[in-house]
Amino acid sequence: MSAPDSLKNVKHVILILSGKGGVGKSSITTQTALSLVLKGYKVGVLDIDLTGPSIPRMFGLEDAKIHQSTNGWVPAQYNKDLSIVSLGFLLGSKDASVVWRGPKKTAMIRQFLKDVVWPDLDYLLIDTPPGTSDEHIAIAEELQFANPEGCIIVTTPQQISISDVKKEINFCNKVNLRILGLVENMSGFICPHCAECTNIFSSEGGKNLASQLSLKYLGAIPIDPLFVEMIETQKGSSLLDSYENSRLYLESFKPIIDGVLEEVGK
Ligand SMILES: Nc1ncnc2c1ncn2[C@@H]1O[C@H](COP(=O)(O)OP(=O)(O)OP(=O)(O)O)[C@@H](O)[C@H]1O
Ligand code: SF4
Repeated sequence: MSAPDSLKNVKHVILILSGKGGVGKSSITTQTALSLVLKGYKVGVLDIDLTGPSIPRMFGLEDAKIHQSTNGWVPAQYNKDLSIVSLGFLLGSKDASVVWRGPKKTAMIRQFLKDVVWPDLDYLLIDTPPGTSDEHIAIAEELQFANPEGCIIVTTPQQISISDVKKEINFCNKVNLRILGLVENMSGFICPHCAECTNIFSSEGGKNLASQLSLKYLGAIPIDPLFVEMIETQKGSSLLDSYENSRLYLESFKPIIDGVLEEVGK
């Protein structure tokens, strides 16, 4: 089976997965997208977290709409290098939520995969719902046709338990999805007053876990209140400029994106 026509202009597809909700999957998707754009790549983001689509808010695109052309849905543009599709764009209000059963969600995801007219992209990042339900397996099976490059698993120090990450590994094995590596989010806290990073929970947990499970450890991201402020106050090119000069990017995410690109190149 070949990739849907809508993905024929996409070079690499990467999924972002997490065992639980709220661990920062959408933030990591956002930072991956911004970092790849800063490196000169053309990037698309597909938000299939149907129960809580937070990607529009992260990119300041709450009022954006995707529209139907004769060929399919046309993504919203964050800028000329970054195209975005989220169910959030189809919901009437930003507070609206989707309460659908599995088959309807899967049908919607299939439609997203088949009917979006992506421009030429180096990377398509897919922000998935948390967990590893049957619905996930259906999503990943559908994505097999897109020949995904692999996935990034996001966890937090609180969530660092072998069982959670093992569930993700089992899922990836089941659907034959390569794991590019593990990111530990919310690892330590950067004080907004003195910029000192304090490890609230034990440090090196993610690194030890990755080595125990023979996964590549991509790196850790601290809780940085400046990131939340940046997302809330800066849009478009000003967000890219601020992010490029932020400590979060320079010290934490830049090595992570380099690790991801190294894996993709293998
Ligand atoms: N490293 C970080 N520093 C500061 N805030 C963060 C960080 N990571 C995530 N957050 C914040 O935590 C909240 C939850 O993050 P996010 O929406 O990315 O999680 P998620 O795993 O995608 O959640 P969901 O399962 O609901 O989709 C957001 O408000 C986000 O801005
Ligand atoms: S890290 Fe330093 S500036 Fe920040 S709250 Fe603690 S003592 Fe105060």
